[in-house]
Amino acid sequence: MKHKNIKAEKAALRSEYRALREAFPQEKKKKLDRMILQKLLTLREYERASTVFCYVSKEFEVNTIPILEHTLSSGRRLAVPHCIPGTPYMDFYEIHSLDDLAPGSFGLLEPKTEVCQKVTDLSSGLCILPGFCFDRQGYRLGYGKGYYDRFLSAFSGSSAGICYTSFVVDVLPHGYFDRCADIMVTEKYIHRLHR
Ligand SMILES: Nc1nc2c(c(=O)[nH]1)N(C=O)[C@@H](CNc1ccc(C(=O)N[C@@H](CCC(=O)O)C(=O)O)cc1)CN2
Ligand SMILES: Nc1ncnc2c1ncn2[C@@H]1O[C@H](COP(=O)(O)OP(=O)(O)OP(=O)(O)O)[C@@H](O)[C@H]1O
Repeated sequence: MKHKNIKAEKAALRSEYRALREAFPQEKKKKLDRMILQKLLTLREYERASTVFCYVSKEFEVNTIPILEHTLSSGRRLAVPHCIPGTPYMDFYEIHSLDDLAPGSFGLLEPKTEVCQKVTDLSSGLCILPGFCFDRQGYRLGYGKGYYDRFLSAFSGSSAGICYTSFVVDVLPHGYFDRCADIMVTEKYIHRLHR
């Protein structure tokens, strides 16, 4: 097979799916976000997680705010990402309320590191993964900085990709460092990727 340039291929897919995401109708998005939330809450990995590692969504991503609120109100530990400036690494910090968030890197809401505790136990829990799109094996296409690939290589809990069904493709190009989701949750289904 001809050698493929994964980076270039991913960059092209990223701009294609970014545009699709930005054009996604608001009303439809709200409906699908609610359906994804309902499915996610039924996962035994969510049910049993003592810590939920979840990103704080931006406008065009699957809305995670209700997930954050549910985790907080259910008494589980909630950890949200903080990008370490100037590096491709992120840490997770425990927050007790959405008021513990403030604008940080890349226009994201991030934990206030002065008042929040860093989460160092990465041995269990459920990590919710963002992505422009995913493939059927659970590989994801993110912003291309490798934050999640690096984090997941140190994380021993379960991971769940959340995504609209129309953003799940057959096969994404993937390289050595790419980590796939253990579970895929869309508005239509929950898929466990057996490995
Ligand atoms: N909501 C959310 N939080 C997340 C992620 C994510 O995908 N979504 N991440 C997943 O890795 C990490 C952050 N990774 C990111 C990597 C690059 C860009 C980025 O290039 N964003 C802009 C530029 C914004 C700016 O600098 O003002 C862009 O879209 O062009 C954003 C986040 C951790 N937190
Ligand atoms: N553990 C690692 N050690 C060294 N380099 C890594 C590691 N994980 C990922 N990378 C590098 O980081 C970059 C990640 O690019 P990739 O296109 O896979 O990102 P992505 O998964 O789409 O985005 P993101 O994880 O930022 O949401 C690649 O150049 C990859 O080689």
